[in-house]
Amino acid sequence: MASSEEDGAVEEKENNNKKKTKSALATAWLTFYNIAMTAGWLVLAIAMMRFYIQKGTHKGLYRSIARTLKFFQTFALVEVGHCAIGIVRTSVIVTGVQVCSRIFMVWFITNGIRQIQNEESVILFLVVWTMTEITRYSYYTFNLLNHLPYFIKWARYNLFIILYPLGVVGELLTIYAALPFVRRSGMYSMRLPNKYNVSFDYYYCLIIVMLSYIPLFPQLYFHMLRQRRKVLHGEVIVEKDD
Ligand SMILES: CCCCCCCCCCCCC/C=C/C(=O)SCCNC(=O)CCNC(=O)[C@H](O)C(C)(C)COP(=O)(O)OP(=O)(O)OC[C@H]1O[C@@H](n2cnc3c(N)ncnc32)[C@H](O)[C@@H]1OP(=O)(O)O
Repeated sequence: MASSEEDGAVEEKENNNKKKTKSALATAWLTFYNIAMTAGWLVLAIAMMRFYIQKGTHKGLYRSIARTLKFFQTFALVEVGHCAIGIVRTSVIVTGVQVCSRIFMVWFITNGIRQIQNEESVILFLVVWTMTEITRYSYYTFNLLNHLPYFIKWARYNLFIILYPLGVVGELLTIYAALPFVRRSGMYSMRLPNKYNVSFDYYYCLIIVMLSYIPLFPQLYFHMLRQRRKVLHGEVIVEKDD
């Protein structure tokens, strides 16, 4: 009897040690990841300001930062992995929708359709994303280091109230501006007849994407409002599992 209790205690100790090593590794990775992402978005912010100060126009700004933007926004796919393996306590679905919609905006709208790259709406969502991400990743970094200044916490859970809807307006206006070019060029579309006997119209796909903001955006926004109540006002919130 005594020996089985001892065995149990040893096993529990080993499990605890494994968990500690795993969480130390996860913390180290997340700290590195968040510092790298904060730096990436800071570089983007500086590049945008420099471009505007030097040229005095937003025309050509997107092309000048396109590479860096594509790199850092695409790299954010790792965050879906963080949720899937459980090293951050966030829903895979919420993070997946957020990251995929951004990647879609970058690769399949702004990067794919040159004619819209100089639209003001592109600058609007770029500025909003940049402000959001500098705040968000620096929040995670300082939080992991247990030295979180209150103004960063405040900014993380207040700025989104304005920035989120503004970002959505910028994105929707950009997709709307893309519609005539997509219709005229037939890009990314497949017309019948073809050897696969499949038809796909990117123009209607974009209209569906725009409509999908109606059910999806409120869910992301209310998720953030719940997070805000939890973090700033200490409310206990019971989250549903994915
Ligand atoms: C294929 C085509 C698809 C098209 C679909 C179209 C439809 C799209 C509709 C939606 C449109 C959205 C458009 C988006 C626009 C913009 O982004 S505008 C800019 C403004 N945006 C924002 O303010 C939102 C920014 N995004 C987020 O905050 C996140 O992405 C989120 C997933 C929405 C919410 O984040 P979440 O992680 O759930 O909340 P937090 O409070 O920040 O964190 C919860 C806990 O997780 C920990 N954590 C998370 N990530 C990390 C990390 N990287 N490192 C360390 N820790 C992390 C965090 O600390 C919290 O932990 P606890 O404190 O222990 O709770």
